[in-house]
Amino acid sequence: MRYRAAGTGPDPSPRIRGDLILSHSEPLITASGLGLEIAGRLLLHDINLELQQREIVTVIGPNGAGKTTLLRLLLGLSRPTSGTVRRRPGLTLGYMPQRMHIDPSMPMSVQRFLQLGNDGVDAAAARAALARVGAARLEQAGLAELSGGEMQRVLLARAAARRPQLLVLDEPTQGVDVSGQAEVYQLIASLRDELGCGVLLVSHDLHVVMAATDRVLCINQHICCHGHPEQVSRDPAFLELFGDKVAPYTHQHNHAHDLSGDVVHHQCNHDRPGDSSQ
Ligand SMILES: Nc1ncnc2c1ncn2[C@@H]1O[C@H](COP(=O)(O)OP(=O)(O)OP(=O)(O)O)[C@@H](O)[C@H]1O
Repeated sequence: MRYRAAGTGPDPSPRIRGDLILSHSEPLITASGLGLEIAGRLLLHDINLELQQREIVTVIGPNGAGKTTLLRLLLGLSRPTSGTVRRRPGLTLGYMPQRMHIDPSMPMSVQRFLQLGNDGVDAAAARAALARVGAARLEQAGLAELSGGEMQRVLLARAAARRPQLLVLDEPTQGVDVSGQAEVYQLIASLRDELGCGVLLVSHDLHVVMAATDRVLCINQHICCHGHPEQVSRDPAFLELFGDKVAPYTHQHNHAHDLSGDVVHHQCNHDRPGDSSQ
């Protein structure tokens, strides 16, 4: 398996695939001033984001920060109450939700699961997807028999089976032990390399995910900070301070959040992702 190091991700030059020249000029997804208010509660506001082809962007933030809500808005599964989301025309998506309820009493093979409701995925594509995530041996296994780590690989294979242009992964290492987590992120990076797709993922594990990430967004209802993880991953002070916590790292917060996550001193001077200053 080839592992792509952080910082070598998005390639700004046009890429030739067969006889097709794919322009990199248009981002896969662009969110502008995105917000969602439900029953008078602002779940998200002022989210600006661009995600380019071959880029891995990780969204981190505390529980209830709005990470899943943001993914759902970007995917078009819910509608924003402010701002816009633009997806590149014809964009193909692979989505790995945070939770997937699987009835253990329903016998289903992994191979069948990969094809079910997954347009255009036949047995050969399912087999190839499993091989891509190092889970070829699970093809005929029953879903109910899988361990937590195996299940995450199968869910990843399912999301990647259609060879999407954008992979959206909501906590892809949930239920995986720490040593297995790094492996899953390496897998994601190698999927990006192989498929040439963009990846947007949610994680709580900044210290584990940072080696496989081009850019990190820390959100708590809004974007608290963002930046390139490799700049700080070598900094011992950062590792000491934030090693196993979800924490901002590219600037100091000059605001605070109350218990519901609302900003109580709103003087945040962070840049917006997509700014040329990044
Ligand atoms: N449809 C909805 N109606 C009302 N509130 C909602 C709705 N969807 C989400 N919320 C609330 O929005 C907040 C953010 O939820 P979300 O699931 O996006 O957080 P998260 O950052 O993904 O959290 P976690 O890390 O725990 O998965 C939560 O307080 C949740 O209860």
